[in-house]
Amino acid sequence: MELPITQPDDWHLHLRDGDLLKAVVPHSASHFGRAIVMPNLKPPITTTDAAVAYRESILKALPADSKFTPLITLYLTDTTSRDEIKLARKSGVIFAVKLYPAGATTNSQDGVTDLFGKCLPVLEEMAEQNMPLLIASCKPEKALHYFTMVIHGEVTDPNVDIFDREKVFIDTVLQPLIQRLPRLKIVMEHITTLDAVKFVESCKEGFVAATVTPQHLVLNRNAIFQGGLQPHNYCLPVLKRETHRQAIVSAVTSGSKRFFLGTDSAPHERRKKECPCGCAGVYNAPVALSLYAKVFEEMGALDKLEAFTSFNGADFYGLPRNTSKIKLSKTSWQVPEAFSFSFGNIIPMFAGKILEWQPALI
Ligand SMILES: NC(=O)N[C@@H](CC(=O)O)C(=O)O
Ligand SMILES: [Zn+2]
Ligand SMILES: [Zn+2]
Repeated sequence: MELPITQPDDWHLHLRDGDLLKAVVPHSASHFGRAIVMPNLKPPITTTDAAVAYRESILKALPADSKFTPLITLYLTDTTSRDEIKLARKSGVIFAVKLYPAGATTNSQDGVTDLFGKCLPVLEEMAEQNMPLLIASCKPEKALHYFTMVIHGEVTDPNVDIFDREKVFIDTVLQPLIQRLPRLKIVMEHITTLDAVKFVESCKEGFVAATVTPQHLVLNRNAIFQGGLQPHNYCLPVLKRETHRQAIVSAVTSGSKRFFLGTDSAPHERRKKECPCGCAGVYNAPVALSLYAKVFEEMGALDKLEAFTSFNGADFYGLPRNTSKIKLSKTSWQVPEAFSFSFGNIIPMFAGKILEWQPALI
């Protein structure tokens, strides 16, 4: 069986920098047209100048004939200024601002400590940037791309149970935020719970949406402990219980436009995953499309796959849909046990396992 689909985009991706960037970018570029690239580098991408330079280094690291387009994001801090947001918008290469609550995940230590106390003027600036009226030279329906706030939605209070951090974030940060700034376009990244599904569905369509990763669709929290500790299944937000997995599967296969593909592919060297204090992040770029196809097939919803992988995200961000196509063939293939590079190994999600769907460019 072969399923041709419009070329997908990855609306949440970690490409890192240096040798790691060169190692992983071909895996995403081989199937995806564009990707929203996360700014949680060391140091993080907090200025427009750094973002422009980062985009250049991604373009340099691409395979020679690649048409892959990185869409860069700016890392929000307590001290990001309104002027920086204006500069970012003007640059034409920055598509979103990323909120990491300080301490929530990998390289988030420079993130926001007090969103309402420290960042409101900047958020207001972003909401204003999305008003078609401000873009005087073009008609509202032709407004430039929207400026979106993309959010790692977990509270960091150590007293909140790690499995409840997403829900508490929705109640204490997101709900008040959308009440205060209803025009701000928000993507709740890598959602993991029924609570997040309900929240996104309750918001005004076109203003709040969510990305969903392959691991949160195919694994529940048992996968972290099955037969011993499984560091390659550890990511943040942490995998949740089965009922939550089922809720996000239903959401993405329902045909709703509010949910779209964001792999959160997050490579870490093997030695940083298999050690006494391992990093959070699943390297899923090589298997993501196979796994999304599996989920939609199992739900009898292959007819809705293309909107999830290739339409909903572009529509939400106000970008044109891709015109090129790829095909997904139902052919078994084995995921490599590891990818080896001069600096070390990266272990992909489902290493060594047999998968059913294989993507290829047409
Ligand atoms: N998802 C993860 O577990 N890790 C991501 C950060 C993130 O997206 O939260 C990373 O950068 O490694
Ligand atoms: Zn995150
Ligand atoms: Zn991420």
